[in-house]
Amino acid sequence: MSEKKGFFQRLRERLNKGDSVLTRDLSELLPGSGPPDEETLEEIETRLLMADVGVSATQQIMDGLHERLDRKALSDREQLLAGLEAEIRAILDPVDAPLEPVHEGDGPFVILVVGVNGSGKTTTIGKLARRYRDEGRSVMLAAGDTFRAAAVEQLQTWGERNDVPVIAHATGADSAAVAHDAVQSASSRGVDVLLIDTAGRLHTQSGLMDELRKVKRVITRVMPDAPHEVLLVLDGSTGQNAIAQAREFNQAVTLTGLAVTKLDGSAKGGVLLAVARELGVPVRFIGIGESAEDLDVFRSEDFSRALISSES
Ligand SMILES: Nc1nc2c(ncn2[C@@H]2O[C@H](COP(=O)(O)OP(=O)(O)OP(=O)(O)O)[C@@H](O)[C@H]2O)c(=O)[nH]1
Repeated sequence: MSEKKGFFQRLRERLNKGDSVLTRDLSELLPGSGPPDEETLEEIETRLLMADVGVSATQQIMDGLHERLDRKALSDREQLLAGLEAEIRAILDPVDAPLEPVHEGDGPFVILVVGVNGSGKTTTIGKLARRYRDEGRSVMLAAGDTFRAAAVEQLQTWGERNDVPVIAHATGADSAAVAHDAVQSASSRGVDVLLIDTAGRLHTQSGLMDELRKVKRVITRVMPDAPHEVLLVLDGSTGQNAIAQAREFNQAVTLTGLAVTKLDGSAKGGVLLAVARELGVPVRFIGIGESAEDLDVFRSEDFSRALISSES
């Protein structure tokens, strides 16, 4: 419970740098009492767009606010903020679906981790491995990013330090072969959770997207109900480009979950609303920094509150 509170506090401080673009100075704009005027609503709309919420989610929120105004449910600043939060939650609640790494059958729960270069895949895998290990599960990693020697080393070093086995082949090896060996090895060793890293690729590189399809196919061949999770790691600071990335990856390998990282940087937290509205894929985790405790389960209620909170 105390850890949850700690994360929420940091989320609020780091999201939009503790100075929410949505609520900053809004109180000055609002009349002391009475409902918001058109100018105020337009300002909120502009701020939603500036916070990367995207056109269609912004439209949905504004329609909701106008509807509240019509039925006289926006009579003061508190009601306006509460209304805004409720409209945000209406978009985020449907993608609040935590990942439980267990499945019906035998063998490991297999998580295939995909994403563009530098989105934070390898770091996220390390953080997840630690989380699952701390929960008492046995974990194995597969260094499927065979393009970058440094990526393999990064995972191996991490595995050694944390006493987690890592399956790796030489640089340049077939990443589908790594995935194949890893699933077999994790099954025979009775591992609970297998996390498979993949090479970063641009969603526009069709050859590499084909390779990713192959990795997934090979996993399924070894273990018919796997992968149990296809997790896309998205860099939250890439704004609307994140949507385009997610669409392409979804088309290639059917995503089952998202981890949105770097929400502490220049990212505008609103990107989660755009992603939720456009894709409807569950947001499993959010990252707000480089250390292990900076990755946590996505909770719609906390996130919505942090997003419009003007306190730090
Ligand atoms: N500020 C911040 N940095 C992060 C977060 N998550 C990851 N990073 C940093 O982002 C950088 C890239 O992370 P990696 O995990 O190496 O990214 P990757 O997707 O594996 O990259 P490739 O191996 O090139 O595909 C590293 O410096 C991480 O420390 C986060 O939530 N916040």
